[in-house]
Amino acid sequence: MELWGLSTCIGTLLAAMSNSGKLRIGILGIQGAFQEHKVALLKAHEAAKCDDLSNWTLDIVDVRSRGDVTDDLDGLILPGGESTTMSLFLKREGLDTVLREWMAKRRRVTWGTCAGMILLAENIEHQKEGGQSQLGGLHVTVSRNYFGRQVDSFEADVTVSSNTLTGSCEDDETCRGVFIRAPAVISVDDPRVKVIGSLTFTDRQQSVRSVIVAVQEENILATAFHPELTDDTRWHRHFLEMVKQNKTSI
Ligand SMILES: NC(=O)CC[C@H](N)C(=O)O
Repeated sequence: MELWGLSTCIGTLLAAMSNSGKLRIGILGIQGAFQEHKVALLKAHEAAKCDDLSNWTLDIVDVRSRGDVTDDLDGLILPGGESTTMSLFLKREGLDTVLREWMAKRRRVTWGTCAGMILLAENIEHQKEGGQSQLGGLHVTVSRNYFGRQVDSFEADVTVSSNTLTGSCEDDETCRGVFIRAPAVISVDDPRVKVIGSLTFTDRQQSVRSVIVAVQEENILATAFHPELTDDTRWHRHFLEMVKQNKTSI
């Protein structure tokens, strides 16, 4: 009886231990909206103070050189900005190889927003002349600048699949999407890719169309829009939950 009590106690302790600790998140800090992601992560973490995520402390680091991609990094955000500039920088600094290795190891959690989505895509349509290198890993084809030029940037509601964002109910729901010279996913090239966000819009020919703007393939999350530029922290919360789950399942 006593032994049973002891093992129950140890079991509870181990469960509690594996459900707390530190989440170390790296944000590629070369250019673009990296600072906004940092603020949104802190807000999402703060808002989660009543539940399990609050047992985890958050440690956010800028990733700018190979030395920043340490083994204790649990998650990575590739922000919006300009994918061609980012890929040139990644290549020049040898960060592309290091990040690919880091992503492959234990399938680390990575989130690309806008330019970040382009960097993660295995196939890019309308690449920069001469091509642009990418990190890859996400089996989709994206069309760069799908909605047009900078002046064609807009805000619209995105339909988010049910049960994607924490606290969501069974029905699909919406989030506000900020689209700045944004890409879109024009084909899903692997059955592991889940479509989690789509946008209905009117194209230049006045036809109403629906296009994929958010996907998840195992531990890779990609959004064509910028949640970090809104007050809605549900996407950051979703990302942190992915990181936490990955860490506790190792
Ligand atoms: N807001 C953005 O991240 C724009 C991305 C841009 N279209 C690119 O090619 O990188």
